[in-house]
Amino acid sequence: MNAVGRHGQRSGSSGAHHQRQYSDNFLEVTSSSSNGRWLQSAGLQHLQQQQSSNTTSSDFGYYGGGGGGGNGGQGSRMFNGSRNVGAQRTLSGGSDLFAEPLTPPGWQKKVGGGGGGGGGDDPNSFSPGLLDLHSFDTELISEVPVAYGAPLYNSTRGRSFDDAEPYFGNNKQTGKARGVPDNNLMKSFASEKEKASSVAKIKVVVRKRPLNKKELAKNEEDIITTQSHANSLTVHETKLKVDLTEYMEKHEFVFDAVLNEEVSNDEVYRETVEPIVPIIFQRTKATCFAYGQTGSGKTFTMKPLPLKASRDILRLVNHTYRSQGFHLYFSFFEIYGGKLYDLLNDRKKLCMREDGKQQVCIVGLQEYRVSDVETIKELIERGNATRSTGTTGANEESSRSHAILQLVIKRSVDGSESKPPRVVGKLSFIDLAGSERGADTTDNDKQTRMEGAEINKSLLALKECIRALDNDQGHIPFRGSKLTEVLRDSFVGNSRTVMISCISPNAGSCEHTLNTLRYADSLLSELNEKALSLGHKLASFNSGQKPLQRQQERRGIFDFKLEGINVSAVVFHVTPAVSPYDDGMVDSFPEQADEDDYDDATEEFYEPEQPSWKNNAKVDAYGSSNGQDKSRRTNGQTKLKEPTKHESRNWNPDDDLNALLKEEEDLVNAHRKQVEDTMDIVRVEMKLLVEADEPGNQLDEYVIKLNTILAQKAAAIQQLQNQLAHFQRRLKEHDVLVSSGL
Ligand SMILES: Nc1ncnc2c1ncn2[C@@H]1O[C@H](COP(=O)(O)OP(=O)(O)OP(=O)(O)O)[C@@H](O)[C@H]1O
Repeated sequence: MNAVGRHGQRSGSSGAHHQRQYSDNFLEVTSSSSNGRWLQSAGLQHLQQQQSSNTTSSDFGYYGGGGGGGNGGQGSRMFNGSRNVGAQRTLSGGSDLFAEPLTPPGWQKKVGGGGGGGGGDDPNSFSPGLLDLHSFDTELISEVPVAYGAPLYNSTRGRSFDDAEPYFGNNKQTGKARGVPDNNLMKSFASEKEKASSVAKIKVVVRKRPLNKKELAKNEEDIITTQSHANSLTVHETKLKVDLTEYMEKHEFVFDAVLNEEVSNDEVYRETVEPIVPIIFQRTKATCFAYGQTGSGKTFTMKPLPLKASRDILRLVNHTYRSQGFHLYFSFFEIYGGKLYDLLNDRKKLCMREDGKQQVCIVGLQEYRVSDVETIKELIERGNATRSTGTTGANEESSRSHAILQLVIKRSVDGSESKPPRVVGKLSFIDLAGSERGADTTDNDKQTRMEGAEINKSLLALKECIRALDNDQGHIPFRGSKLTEVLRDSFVGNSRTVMISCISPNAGSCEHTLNTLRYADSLLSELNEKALSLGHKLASFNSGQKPLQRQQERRGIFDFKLEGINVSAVVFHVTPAVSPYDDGMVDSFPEQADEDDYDDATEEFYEPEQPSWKNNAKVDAYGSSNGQDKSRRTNGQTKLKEPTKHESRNWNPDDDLNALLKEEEDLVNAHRKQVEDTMDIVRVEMKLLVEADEPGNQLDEYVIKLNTILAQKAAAIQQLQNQLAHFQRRLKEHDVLVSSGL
């Protein structure tokens, strides 16, 4: 069941993590805004193929008008001004690793040549070439034990990587397939696997940047306080009352790590990517991406990470796994307006294909075999200079594209170079375009709005995919956007994802900052909720008890369907101070009568109607279309819907209905905002489609469908408003009860 308003609590941080979530279901609605899915949901699958081919050939007239040779017709048309800016971006500004300009000897010969032969075994060479489709086969590579923790990297953090060698000394197998390891090695291998599995599948880290000069000059306030030791932060939002007096609203969030403005890029690396590096030798595909509004520090944060990771990977390749046939490959491309461009090959337009095994292949992407850090630095610098940037209100060098830098570990299967090497693991770094809404940008021209819509779509799709990562159903909605399609193989199998939410500290960015934090928080909440639910079920199983609902605050949820669109809403809220079900014991509940009630672990926390009273009455369906006022009873006796005198007396007079109402109101407003955002995207997409319309392509039918969806969304907003009105009525009823002394 879809659930809105679910409140996942992170272990050990339940108090602080109070943000309510609202986005999940609407994201589903929104993510379905991708053309393909809409066509499907609109029953127009037959158009999907046609549309995608249209997209490739005609670009809907926006992204460069098709064809475009030379320097990439699309890119040059769009970035005439901004690409110069991009080229001038100094790498020293953002990164400790790019502080010095680099001109390694032989660069022109090696890189500038564009193509050419392979680098052979020369450790200082690298070999650009078309991406080898066979190399995407990762299945046959055996796992390799890795030294975790201290041994790997630098002496300041434990043993140096040299120290790690004896650890694997017995297992050196030069240039041939690995044999059966000895017992000790088997043990250490098992324990390494265990450690690998202890690297979180999804990790969410927040980084706050310092106030910049402009903000300081304007005397802007820093509204974010961090409690890094508790992995939490507080946003202090100034709000206005009806009488225009100011008041402060605090929003607290807990994440896997909170990095404040004093944290260096080195520390960011240690917290995010470093733990993942060893496990990409264990057939892991890992993704690290930064998310946040324009100017919040995504590029600043992401830029140094690949180089630091490459350095560590090369250490492993050259020391721990010396002579075992591992090689590092490097590629760098960007997605702009739903199209792929090679950042290391004059922005050559690329094509994405799936092979028979549904592996993603980017045809034409140049991949470089690299074996030294200097070369990687050069490649990163070159790719960054080619990136599409534009100017937004908040950032003069704003990234308007998603840049994807991939480090791929491949291994020659039998030590020979005759067969193409196979992919062992992959580490993808994504510097996302600014997450602010297209509609918010000050430069309100068509192109910027288009970019905004596209960016929004891919961010929503990305979230959907990450949400689905932990999903046992195995369905990953990667088709939601080009970004997620490209990252498809990073979302399946043995994957790891690190999300770095970048936030600006100034008061003027408050709304965007809250959006960024909520985006991250809603992901975590859902994952934690699943973990809690599973843990709870397991604990109950171990103790021989059935899983019971333990939430004091219980929510009823109703789902309604609007012609194929699932919408969920919280419709009922009961917070009995002394539960009629628990004999006064806050956390104890009666044995349940029906074992089948607990089949779905993910729902047990949120279904007040499920336990013992389930068979006696249905949940109260406020706001549902039939509007029936059904009572709920405990064991067929106690009527909950309207408290009796006795129950009212037991109710805590401090039952803060006002607070609940406020919370519900926020929730409804948040829903409304999301629906409105979705409508914005729908409108832009419709406009695109209409303008791209060509005779005979049946887009009219599609547009009619989209109009219908818009109307449905308007109806959904109306529903939410009705719901809010209902809560207000409930509050009044409650006030009457209280004032009459009941
Ligand atoms: N943690 C930080 N410490 C110091 N300066 C920072 C930090 N984070 C960002 N900055 C500075 O803030 C400015 C904006 O950062 P950056 O370009 O990384 O933002 P962005 O989120 O990538 O923006 P966009 O989405 O528009 O590309 C840059 O000048 C950068 O050097």
